[in-house]
Order: sequence, then C-alpha cells, then structure tokens
Amino acid sequence: FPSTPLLARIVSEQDIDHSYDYIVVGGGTAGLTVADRLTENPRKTVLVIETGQLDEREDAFLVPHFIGTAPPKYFYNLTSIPQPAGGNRTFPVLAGCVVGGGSAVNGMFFDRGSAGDYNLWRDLGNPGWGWDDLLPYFKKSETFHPPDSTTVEDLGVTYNMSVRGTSGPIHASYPPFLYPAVKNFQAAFKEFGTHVPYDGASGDALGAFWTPNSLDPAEMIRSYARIAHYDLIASRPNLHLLTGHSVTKVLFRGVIATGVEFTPFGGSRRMTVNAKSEVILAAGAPHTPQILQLSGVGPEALLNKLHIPIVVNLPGVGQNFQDHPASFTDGIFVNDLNPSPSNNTNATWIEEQSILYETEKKGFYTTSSGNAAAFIPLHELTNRTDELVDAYASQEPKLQFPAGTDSTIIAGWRAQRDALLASIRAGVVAVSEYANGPTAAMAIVLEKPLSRGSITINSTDPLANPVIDYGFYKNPVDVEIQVEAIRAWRKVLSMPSWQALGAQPTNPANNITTNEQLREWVIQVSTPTTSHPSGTASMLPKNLGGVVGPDLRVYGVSKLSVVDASIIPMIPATHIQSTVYAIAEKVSTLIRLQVDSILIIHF
Ligand SMILES: Cc1cc2nc3c(=O)[nH]c(=O)nc-3n(C[C@H](O)[C@H](O)[C@H](O)COP(=O)(O)OP(=O)(O)OC[C@H]3O[C@@H](n4cnc5c(N)ncnc54)[C@H](O)[C@@H]3O)c2cc1C
Repeated sequence: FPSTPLLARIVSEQDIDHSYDYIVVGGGTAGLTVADRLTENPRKTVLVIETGQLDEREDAFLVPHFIGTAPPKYFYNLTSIPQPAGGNRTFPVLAGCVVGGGSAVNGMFFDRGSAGDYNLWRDLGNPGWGWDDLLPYFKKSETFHPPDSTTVEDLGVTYNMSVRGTSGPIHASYPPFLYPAVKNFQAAFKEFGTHVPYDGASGDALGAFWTPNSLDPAEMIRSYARIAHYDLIASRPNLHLLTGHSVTKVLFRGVIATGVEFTPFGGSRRMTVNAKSEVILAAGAPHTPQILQLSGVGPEALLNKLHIPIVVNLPGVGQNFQDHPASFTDGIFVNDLNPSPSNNTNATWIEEQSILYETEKKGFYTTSSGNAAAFIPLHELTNRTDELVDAYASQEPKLQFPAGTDSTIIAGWRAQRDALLASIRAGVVAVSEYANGPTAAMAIVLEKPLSRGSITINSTDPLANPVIDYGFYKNPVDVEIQVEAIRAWRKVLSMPSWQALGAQPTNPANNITTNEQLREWVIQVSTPTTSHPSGTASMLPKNLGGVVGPDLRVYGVSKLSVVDASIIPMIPATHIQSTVYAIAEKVSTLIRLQVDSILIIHF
C-alpha cells in the first residue's frame, strides 16, 4: 500500500507489568478509544488485551471498495443456534477478531440515530444519555470533512457543520465517487412522502438523507480505531497493547475487581495481571457477557448449574440481545444510469478504476457501503400504525420469554416496549431502514425490533463459543412491520424518480400480495443480523434487568465497567459504530472524572 504505515508498538507477555491503572479487555472500537483517552494522562497506565492481531494493512481493511473481504482469520467463528421463526436456520455472528474490532471490518457507513433513539435510553432510567447529552461526544469522536463542491452541486448533499466534529480522531467524509442513481433514491423517497432532513446527523435521522463514511479523505482509506486510537499514539509509554491473548475472566477480591486472567489465543496457559483502578470490558456484545458469566457475574441459576462461584447475581447478563434483522429485496432498472453498480462486472472498467484509485485516489474504489439511506417512521410506512402498535401493546410481557425468566428481565422488556410505542406514536423514531441507494434491490432493515435474544455460556471453558440465540422474529409484530416495509418499498419503486430509470421489483415478485404470502417471504429471506449485536450488558436500572448503571459500572461490584455495544439498552435506528465511539468517548470522560480512592458499588 502506498502510504507509510506507522508501526504500532505491542508488548509481549514478558514485557507486561505486574499491574496497571486500567486494564481494557478487547482492543476494538470502544476499547481502543477508551485506552487512547485514558492515556492522554501520562500518569495513568493502561494495558489493552486483545484476542486478535494487528492487520497487515491489507487492501481488505484499507481500500473502501474491498469492504467485506477481510479473510476469515480476522473474524470469530460464531454461529447462532437454530432460529425457529427463521425456518430453524442458523446464522453467522460476525465479529472482528483483530485490533480495531468491528471498526476494522465493518461497512464504513457512518451515521447517527435520531434524538428519539437516544432519548429512549435516557427515559428508561439513564440520566445523561439523551441526544443532547451524547451530541458533544459524537462531535468529539470525529473530524467531518464536507463534501467537495461538485458533489454538493451535482447531488445536492446538505450538511450542518454545527453538529459535526472538526478535530476528532475518526475521519468522516464522502468519497469523491457517488453513483448518480443515489440522487433518484433521495428524490423517490421524497415523492413517496417522507421527510428529508437537512443533516441526518443532527438528531433528525428520520427520512432520506446523505451520510458520510468512516473514510480518511487524505489517503482515501478506512478510518478506524486501530489507526485513529492506536497507531497515532503507539509511542505513549503508558499504553501497552498485548495482542493474540484472550481474557478468560475478571478476578475479584470479594466484590472488588482486581485484575484479569488471560491466555494465549487458543492456548491453555493462564496468566494474571492486576488493575489498580479499574477493569474495563470492551470485548463486544457477543463476548462481554461471556466474560462476565465466566467470572461469576450473571444469572444465579446459570452460574450454579456450571458450578461457577457467584460474585454477584445479575440476571441481565447476556439478556436483552438485539440486532437489526434485514430482508433483501431484488429489483432492476430497465434504463440504468452510467456508472452503476452493474459496471462492477466489466473487467476493463475495474482495471481503469483500480488505476484511478492508485494514481489519484478517485473512482469507485473509494466507495464502500454507500452514502444514502432512508429511515422511515411507522406512520410514513403504513396506515396500519394503530393496529400494529395496539398489537404490541396487548402482548403479555411474560409470554415473550421462556418460563422461569427472571421478573426483572420481563419488567425491562415491558418498560422498553411502552417507551418505544410512545416514541413510535409520536413519530420520533424510525422503524425501517432502506439501504443500498443506487439499485432497486434494497436491504430492508427492521430498526426497532421487540424480539429479544440471549447470549449464554454452556461451559466453563473460556475458549468455547457461547450459545447465541438471536430471538429472531420471536415477536410476530416485528414480522408484520417488515411486511409493511416491503409494501412501502414497492410504492417507492413506483415513484416518478425511480420510474425514470424503469425500476421494477423482481423479488418479492408482484404476484406476492397477501399479508400471508408476504409474511412467508419475509421469513424465508430475512437474516436476524446486520452485524449490530447490542444490549447484552444493558445500561438499565437493575430492577429492569440492567447490568450497568449510567456510569457504565457493573452493578453489585466495584472497579468494573462495560463500555462497548453491550451497554446499548435499545438498539438505535442507525448503523451503530459512531454510537459506539460516542459511548466510549463519554465513558472515558466519566472514568477520568472519578476519584480513584473512592470505591463505588451500585446495588
Ligand atoms: C461485518 C460488519 C459490518 C458492519 N458494518 C457497519 C457499518 O457499515 N456501519 C456501522 O456503523 N457499523 C457497522 N458494524 C457495526 C460496528 O462496527 C460495531 O457495532 C462496533 O464496531 C462494535 O464495537 P465494540 O467496541 O462494541 O466491539 P468490537 O469493535 O467488536 O471490539 C471487541 C474487541 O474485543 C476483542 N475480544 C473479544 N473477546 C475477547 C477476549 N476474551 N479477550 C480479549 N479480547 C477480546 C475482539 O477481538 C474485538 O477486537 C459492522 C460490524 C461488522 C462485524
């Protein structure tokens, strides 16, 4: 790759100190952000332990066009259990096993949810976590680069600098190449009747809008936690990164976290290291609950069954698991514009574009997952809003869970449902996302599912995969919303701006019309995941199944925090990386404000 890599300094087992102020478990999106911010104070020492290795600056990581091509060795080999509402299929659980975690392997879509998404977090009992509270941290995390004047003039991209960051570590920018049909996408949604916000990053992420990528425009490469929060600060003597090692459990003296036990990846040797101030879990939503459960922090019955000594009975650990299920439609443009994604099959075009990227950092190799999406509230999607909201409202909460589920988990679901339904009625959250701007084939994503899954260990072997249950479409009303979203997709394709391109739906075909047929189609083609696992150590009051409080400290113990996507109590209607960066930025400030000598235990 043309640019000069900055050599990150990593430590070996032998170089590790006996103790650090902070131990960060997982050098991914949130973990590296927190480690960076904590080591800005030269008097504080931080050890990050990461299962994965540094990537080798392969094109798969850096060149936007190659998103989704990182080799399997950079992912965990995780699969869900069979999902009954998905025809008993199993599904992959994609999680990056590499320094940078999800930020290294994701699709680079870089957007934010609406104010309503985060205000739900606040209203569920988390003061300080509403939109106004988080906006400063969204800004702190990024440097936004406005699109060039040609992009603005040709496509009409609008943005509001007052809600954007100008000096943060992650670069947010538009590629210099955008497919012209994206303009039709925006126009068709406007014709359909949806709102078009001036800047979706302003808390008004409702409707069809433009969004940047996590893209460094100077080099036209991925901007991610490994470069932004590690390479650039790798010379700090107070930051150590140990790669290729997995944390197997948190160590406690009574209820005080004192350090961690870890092992070489795939190995059997066990070592320990001490944390003077805090252990910070950032292993991602699939693994953080696993580590907690292995450490004796989790549901009493599970820990007893596996003979794990109980540090604290926390029923919420591994519960409230959410992701964004998606249904993939197909369609064609009879009169497609040029260039379009179909050029990708033309070898001459690809060669030209490759040279253009290498020589001028331009062309379609600069594009990743696109730059437009539509996030639609329920009342814009269908005239069945009242019926669907009433259907959710009439559900008996305990019937959403297996018999014997702890009452706090059920109370938490009820609280989430009631708050969500109020937001849906008020039209302040989106329920469906339409992604893939330049083609008639769109991913239709369910943004606010009320189905919930779980992640649970069934072995005391820390290297065994946990049991992952997406809880896919467990709630039938979730499927019904997808049905309405498919109907709306057809309407959007029939709008003049799409018809100018001769848009035609092909799958589901036009002869699939009844609710029953559409339901069956949705179940057959959907996946439970768009790789946004969240919620498995939720920030909620303890009596609502919470695992951490608003300071992200784990209930019932001291000196232990969670800072990754696990803490998300209700998944926001957005791709979630910028939210994870904002969470990590906020919690870094909280941790730095804390007085070390005070032991805080929430009960
Ligand atoms: C394929 C894919 C595509 C995506 N596309 C987008 C997108 O386009 N836009 C968007 O906004 N979001 C996207 N996301 C989601 C987003 O990237 C993630 O939500 C986010 O990166 C999660 O951050 P995290 O800090 O919670 O976890 P991660 O970034 O996954 O970090 C967890 C880290 O912990 C390490 N770890 C795990 N267990 C242990 C252990 N026991 N010991 C030590 N280390 C451990 C892991 O190796 C990993 O590095 C995508 C995710 C994936 C996987």
